[in-house]
Amino acid sequence: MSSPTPPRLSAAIDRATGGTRLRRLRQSDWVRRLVRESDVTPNDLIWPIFVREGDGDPEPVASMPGVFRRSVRGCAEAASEAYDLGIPVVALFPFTGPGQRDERGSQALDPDNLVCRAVRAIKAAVPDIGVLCDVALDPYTSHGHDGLLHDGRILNDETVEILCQQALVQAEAGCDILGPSDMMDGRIACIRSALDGAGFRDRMIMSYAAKYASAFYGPFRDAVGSTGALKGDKRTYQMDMGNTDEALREARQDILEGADMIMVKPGMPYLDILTRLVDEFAVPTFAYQTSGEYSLIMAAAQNGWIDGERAMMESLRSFKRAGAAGILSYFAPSAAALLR
Ligand SMILES: NCc1[nH]cc(CCC(=O)O)c1CC(=O)O
Ligand SMILES: [Mg+2]
Repeated sequence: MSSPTPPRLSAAIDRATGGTRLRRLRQSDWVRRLVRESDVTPNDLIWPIFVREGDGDPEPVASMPGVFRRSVRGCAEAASEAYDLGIPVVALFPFTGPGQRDERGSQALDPDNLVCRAVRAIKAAVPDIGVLCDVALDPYTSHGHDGLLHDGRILNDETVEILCQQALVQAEAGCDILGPSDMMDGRIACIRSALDGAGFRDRMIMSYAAKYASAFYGPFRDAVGSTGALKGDKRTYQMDMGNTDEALREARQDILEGADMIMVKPGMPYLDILTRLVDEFAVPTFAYQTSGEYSLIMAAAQNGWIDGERAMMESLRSFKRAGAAGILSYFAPSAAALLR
């Protein structure tokens, strides 16, 4: 097919663009791949997994299509699946019913709690995968808060003291990366020195440095059994969504206190924060694509309103483009499978 004669405008367009037609580099798949500035690989993914008591099949989480609560053994199987897919890390979150919760979240310090048993099972089955554990009390407290509640207030320093013990219990079980997700002040320094003091100098800390009080955690609280439990909201410790300078102050503190990696949460509505932290600190910075972000894509896909696979990949790529070192995402196994 011969090209049509150039319209009169062509010379003017060439003058205006200096002759560089930007569409030239979009004309085929191979050249688009060649000039792509950022991409996602399975190496970028951390897969959050929910663990529950008992045996048997994975149990679906109603508000998160395709996500399950797994037995301890099921978690080890999931970790082995993750390993085969090239996913470097799994993150563990326990489902705890009202019967296993109390005012002080005592279960957090039980070396045989669900998370610790799951860590041991994973490490025994798949020694070469990384395991990340949340450090926070919310799966274990009767009021659903991340810290100790006293007279309607969340106590900071008293909570930090318990978080240090929780981190030690998890490290003892074999957890590689401690992920304090509580937003108490000063917890990174205290956890670092507790770990070092107990001989866990090599264990890493990925701090939830800029974690916002968000509506996008809704399905997660359902998944871990906190929905009915949570009294009030978390706005006295999680960040206000209007703030971005404050995220720099939070991240700076955590880095100075010894965080090896930092995280922004939620993900998609906070890409501006992610980019600011990456530009400012140049430390490995992760995004948490939260339960709500996952479920809104899944719900639209199930209704046929959106191409679920493409939306999934586009959302993950957006984090990389914004500068993320990696992404915690419930899409991890499906995305990794697609990327192979
Ligand atoms: N410390 C709790 C914690 N750790 C991870 C998430 C949310 C994860 C998600 O929504 O996928 C939450 C919820 C909360 O702060 O209430
Ligand atoms: Mg802080």
